Amino acid sequence: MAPANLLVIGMAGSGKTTFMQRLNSHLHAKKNPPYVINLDPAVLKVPYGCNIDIRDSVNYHKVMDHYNLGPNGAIVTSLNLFSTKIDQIVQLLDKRAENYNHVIIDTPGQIECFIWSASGSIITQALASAFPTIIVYLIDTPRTTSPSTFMSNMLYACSILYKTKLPMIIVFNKCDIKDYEFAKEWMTDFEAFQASMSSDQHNSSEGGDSGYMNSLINSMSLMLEEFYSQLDVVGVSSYTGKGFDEFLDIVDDKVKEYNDVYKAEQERILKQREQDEADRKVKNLSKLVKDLGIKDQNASTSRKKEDDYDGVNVLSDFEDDDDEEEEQEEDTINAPQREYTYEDERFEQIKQQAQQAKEDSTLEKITQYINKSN
Ligand SMILES: Nc1nc2c(ncn2[C@@H]2O[C@H](COP(=O)(O)OP(=O)(O)OP(=O)(O)O)[C@@H](O)[C@H]2O)c(=O)[nH]1
Repeated sequence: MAPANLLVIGMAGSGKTTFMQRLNSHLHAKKNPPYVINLDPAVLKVPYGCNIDIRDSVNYHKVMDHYNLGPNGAIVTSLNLFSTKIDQIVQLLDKRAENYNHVIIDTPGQIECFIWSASGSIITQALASAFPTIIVYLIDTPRTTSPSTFMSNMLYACSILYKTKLPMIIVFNKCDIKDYEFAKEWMTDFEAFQASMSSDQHNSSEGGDSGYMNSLINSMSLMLEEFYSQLDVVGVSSYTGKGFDEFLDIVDDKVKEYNDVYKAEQERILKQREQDEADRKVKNLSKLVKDLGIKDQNASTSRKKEDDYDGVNVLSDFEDDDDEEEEQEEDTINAPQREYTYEDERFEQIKQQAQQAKEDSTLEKITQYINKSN
């Protein structure tokens, strides 16, 4: 069975590294060691053993110096450089697939550098097209007790879900300091969330959120109801190890969900892309044949059959006709000037006859007009 890829994503300081360390030791204790990847090029120390570390391939400080970049630009550039080798990583994971049930991947603390960058998408898609891939979105529970911070975090998670289109688990970390029951309630009971909002406003009436902010958060919480229904939520403590068994059970469910829903969708997208590519090639080929002036026997017979039919089948029939007209117009513009094949004398004669015919018809018209007006 292909191993589950767990992409650990979270705001800076949410505890990704500590979570990775705990998950690693938890799986080791269960005699089910994971394959570990670090994708954070800026991290100074990784407190767990890595099978693949981006820092072995890219030197973050040299990238900063060499390209004259700031910290975030250097993270994005390092990821760009690393993503050029992603096919090799996938091959490597494929080779090791039989030995592991989980591949756990740490990402840079600056979420936007990973999620909204081209390299982040390339890495995520490459993994997701080969293995069941799950987004683990980590939240710093003690810092999410205010309704507005909670809402901002949820909106971020929502945007990541719709960007990656992969199964997601919301993990409330640091539950040894603050239990995550309040968050669970807010996600299932809209009225409880509203009550917390108004009490929060009441308690901080001097420096609290503005009325506009409150009404915005209220409408957003209604909008997010649909999003909450698709989520699996778990509370853990990376310090004590609480909640990790439950987390692993949810991972198993999500792998099933990936195989049933996401894989089918991925395959459909892939098929559609292949079909579009094949159509494009056929179109280009027929254009080339036309440009070279080669008569396509089949095409002309089928065109004749089509011409016999007066009706219009599909919208593309109109488009084709328009294209042909345009092409014909182009042809007259670009066509070389014809050389006269008549002898000069015969040509002069025809010209005179044409002129005479023109004059005659004008004379006749004037005579008719005068007769009428009389
Ligand atoms: N009490 C408690 N503290 C935690 C827990 N997990 C992490 N921390 C603390 O939270 C702080 C940040 O943890 P890190 O693991 O470095 O967070 P990070 O998300 O990797 O940070 P960046 O890589 O800088 O984004 C550290 O001081 C940790 O000791 C937890 O479960 N409980």
